[in-house]
Amino acid sequence: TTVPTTHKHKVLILGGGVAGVVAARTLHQNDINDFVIIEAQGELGGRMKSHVFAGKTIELGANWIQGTQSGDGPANPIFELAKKHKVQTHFNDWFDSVTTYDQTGAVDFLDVFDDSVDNYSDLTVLAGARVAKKLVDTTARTGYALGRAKAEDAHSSASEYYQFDWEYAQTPEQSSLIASSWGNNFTYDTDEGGFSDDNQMSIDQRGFKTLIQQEAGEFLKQEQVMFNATVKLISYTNNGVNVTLANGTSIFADYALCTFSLGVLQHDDVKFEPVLPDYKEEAIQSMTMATYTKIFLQFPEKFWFDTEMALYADPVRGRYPVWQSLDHENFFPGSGIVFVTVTGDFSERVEALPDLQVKKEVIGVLHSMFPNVTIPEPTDFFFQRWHADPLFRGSYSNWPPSFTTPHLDNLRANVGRLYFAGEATSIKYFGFLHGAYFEGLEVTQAMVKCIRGGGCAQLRRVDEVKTAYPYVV
Ligand SMILES: Cc1cc2nc3c(=O)[nH]c(=O)nc-3n(C[C@H](O)[C@H](O)[C@H](O)COP(=O)(O)OP(=O)(O)OC[C@H]3O[C@@H](n4cnc5c(N)ncnc54)[C@H](O)[C@@H]3O)c2cc1C
Repeated sequence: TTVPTTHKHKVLILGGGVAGVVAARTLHQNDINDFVIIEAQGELGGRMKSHVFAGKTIELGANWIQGTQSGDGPANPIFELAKKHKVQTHFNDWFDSVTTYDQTGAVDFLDVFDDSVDNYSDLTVLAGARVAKKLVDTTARTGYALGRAKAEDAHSSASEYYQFDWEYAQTPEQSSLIASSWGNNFTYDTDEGGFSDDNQMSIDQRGFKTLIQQEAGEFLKQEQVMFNATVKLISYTNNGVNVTLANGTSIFADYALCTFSLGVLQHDDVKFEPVLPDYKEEAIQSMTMATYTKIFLQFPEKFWFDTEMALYADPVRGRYPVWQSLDHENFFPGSGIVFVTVTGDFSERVEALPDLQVKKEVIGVLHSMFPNVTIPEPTDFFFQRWHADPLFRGSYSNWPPSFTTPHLDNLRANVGRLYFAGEATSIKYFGFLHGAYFEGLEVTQAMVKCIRGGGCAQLRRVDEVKTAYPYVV
């Protein structure tokens, strides 16, 4: 059966997050203007998602520019966009502005915390040495153990969590030693080509997303974007790509770039016709979509720590561990807002609970942290369920130990005229805004070459990912 075609374009950009907007700009800069961004939400930004909470614009998704620039070294392109569009940010001190707590209240275990910083740094060195010798990947847990770094009590487990899970949104057991280390180094370590170890938190009341919306505003015409348009089916042939929307509209183009999250690709929210080739499907199902959940509370007044951060060591690792005060002179003084972050399996657990129960558990933790304070009823409470959201199905990708470099190539490879880009296809910067940026740029440049007739280069891929050296027998 043929679907009636109502629109025809040169390129469809599926998704209007960072990757989609940068892809559109790249086409525009190459004088290809017959494109349309198809976006399910009512605005651009994707996982740059702000929300008005207790009168303040807070960030449910991306919040920091991670790695900015050292001197005139390489700059994080997100940092450059933030400067260009005057996004208001403030340095967030993750390491020297921390108060520590456990079930008995405030307990100073900053010495253990400092050890965990060293342990993490040792982990990345150990990973680097393995890469240099072409040794097989392991879990980050194995890496910690080989470095004789053990987290055997609540204080050291919480400290390790802060260094590791709070970044990767999964445990060291679930994460690749090598990929997590290079992920860290390429962003933060200037010796490894990283930007800087700085991190800037957006406090802009237009929302952090203003950065990409303002950039789009410089070139994007109204007819080049469709909002509230949910893609249900992507049919691809050697001649082009046909996209069917939830409302039945069908749109055809010579090429398409799919920037939907890894979680969306893993789910059946969007169907492909024909089904994606085996090599592609294996790559999609082999990377992990992790979840990072910020649970916001507002109280009539601040009764908590004066530092920017707090770490709570529960007997259960990962149970409401990382606290951030927005009621701080650097952020939103007087706001009465504090939030706690959970990740990975604990995020999925929390998402499956009703709000009221999560609120009760969180207040219970505050009772443990502040035994001498009468905790008032919060005046506001909110968290975003990223894992359950059919437009995201998680927060950002994390590289498991069974995922290999050829898998990444296969995740990124075009299937004929259908291309893929997003944070998850970035080998160096998966999980980050700048990963989405570079992929939107580089994959689109490859597509432009193809459109210009410079030869339709197939992005690197393999038919089958074979057992990696040194497993070969
Ligand atoms: C909680 C959280 C915290 C984070 N913190 C940081 C941080 O501090 N710093 C950092 O660098 N990165 C952070 N990230 C990661 C960062 O947000 C992402 O890497 C980046 O935004 C991904 O951009 P993208 O364009 O690849 O994908 P997306 O932003 O997901 O864009 C894809 C777009 O496709 C749309 N879409 C999906 N399905 C459909 C469909 N069927 N039809 C039509 N449209 C559809 C979506 O609505 C979305 O707009 C965080 C992410 C989350 C969720």
